[in-house]
This record gives sequence, C-alpha cells and structure tokens, in this order.
Amino acid sequence: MHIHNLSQEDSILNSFISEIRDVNIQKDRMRFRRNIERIGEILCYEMSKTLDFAPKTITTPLGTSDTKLFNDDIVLCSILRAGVPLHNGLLNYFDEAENAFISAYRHHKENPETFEIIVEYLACPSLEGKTLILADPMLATGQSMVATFEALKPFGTPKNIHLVSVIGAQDGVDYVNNHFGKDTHLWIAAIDETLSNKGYIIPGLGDAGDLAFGKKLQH
Ligand SMILES: O=P(O)(O)OC[C@H]1O[C@H](OP(=O)(O)OP(=O)(O)O)[C@H](O)[C@@H]1O
Ligand SMILES: O=c1cc[nH]c(=O)[nH]1
Ligand SMILES: [Mg+2]
Repeated sequence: MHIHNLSQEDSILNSFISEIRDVNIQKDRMRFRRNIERIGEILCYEMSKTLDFAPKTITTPLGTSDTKLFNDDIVLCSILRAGVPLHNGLLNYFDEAENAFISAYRHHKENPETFEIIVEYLACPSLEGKTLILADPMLATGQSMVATFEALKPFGTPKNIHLVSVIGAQDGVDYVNNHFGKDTHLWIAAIDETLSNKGYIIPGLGDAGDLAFGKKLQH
C-alpha cells in the first residue's frame, strides 16, 4: 500500500489538524465539522494528482486553451456517521462523483473493551472499473474500513482504491496495509502512536462522530 501521511510536510493542514484535536476549539461543533471538511478538501487535492489525465481543449471567448483533465469515474464511499463531513469535503472538489454510503458502528458486548463492527445500511452504485475512494476520518483499529470494503465487494471490482482518513493509529494503518492490495493508496492527515484499551486513538481527538453530531447512546 502507498501511504501518504500529509502532516510529514509543514503546511496549513497542520492548523486544521490542531484545531480538531484541541479540547477547547472542538467544543464548537460547526468548526469541527468544517475543519474535517477542509482537511478532506486538501487530501482530495493531493490524491487528485494520481488520477488518470487526458488532453482536453477548452474554448474560451477569445480562443482555445489546451489542458489535461482527469477522466476517472469516481465513486465516493463514506462510513456513517463521522464520515459525513469528510465526504462533503471530497465532494466539494469531485463535482461529478457518484456516491455510496455505508453504516458501520462498534457494537460493545458485556466487556467494554471488546466490540464487533456492525454493517447495516448500504447504498452503492456499480464499482466496476471505477476509482473507489473510501472515506472515514478515524482509522483506529482499521476494522471498519476493512469490513466496509468486504461489504462493497458484490458491487464490482474498482480500477483503483484510495483510502482517505484524517487521523489514524499506527495499528490501524498496519491493519489496512495487510488487508488491501499493494496498489491501494492511503491518504491520511496524521498518524498517531497508539490506541487505548477501548480502541481510541491516542492522542487522537476523541470521538469524531460525537464531536461532529453529538453524543449517541450505546446500544
Ligand atoms: O478503525 P476502527 O477501530 O474500526 O474505528 C474507526 C471507526 O470508529 C468511528 O466510528 P464510530 O463507531 O464512532 O461511529 P460514529 O461515526 O457513528 O460515531 C470512526 O468513524 C470509524 O468508523
Ligand atoms: O479515536 C477514535 C477511535 C474511533 N473512533 C473515533 O471517533 N475516535
Ligand atoms: Mg463515533
């Protein structure tokens, strides 16, 4: 897998990552969502450089302009619910993308330290020959990303797969690295050291779904 950790380079991206981590700034739910969206836009711009481009001539009012435009058919698939602001960021740039949504949540049994991933809702177009972008802001254990990909398999074989995430734990990055093919790309804003015994990224940012949309009751 090709791993692109964008915070290895100094850029404005670091300001947005700092804000979503900051316990005070993250109290502003709208700002949290908007920052995730802005990070999605930056990740999207970087990944767009790896798409397939073809020559195109544009007619202006005064002449013609030769350029190259990407010609991949993009399917943007996000994992509900924390994936929604990240999805919006990607869709801000990929105007014509088709969209898929899938729900994946952690179901805790009696022991709060163990959980399984439940995939329920799934709406997806054909993936055959297309460029699939799988987006989820948090890559903790990596299980949601892998469970999502398994659930998408009946929809066809994509030409390319790009995973897009905001903060990952090294364990989760290693897990997806072992489960996706070597041609898969991972575009990620930051990779943190470790996971708590409840599967939270440390230092991370807390619970992205709750910060974006409010606390949910465990069920
Ligand atoms: O890599 P993993 O260990 O699978 O964990 C990451 C998952 O956890 C979060 O979702 P969460 O279960 O909190 O659901 P939510 O979006 O509804 O809050 C996050 O958005 C991922 O989907
Ligand atoms: O740290 C984590 C791990 C999973 N989901 C989150 O929202 N945060
Ligand atoms: Mg959550």
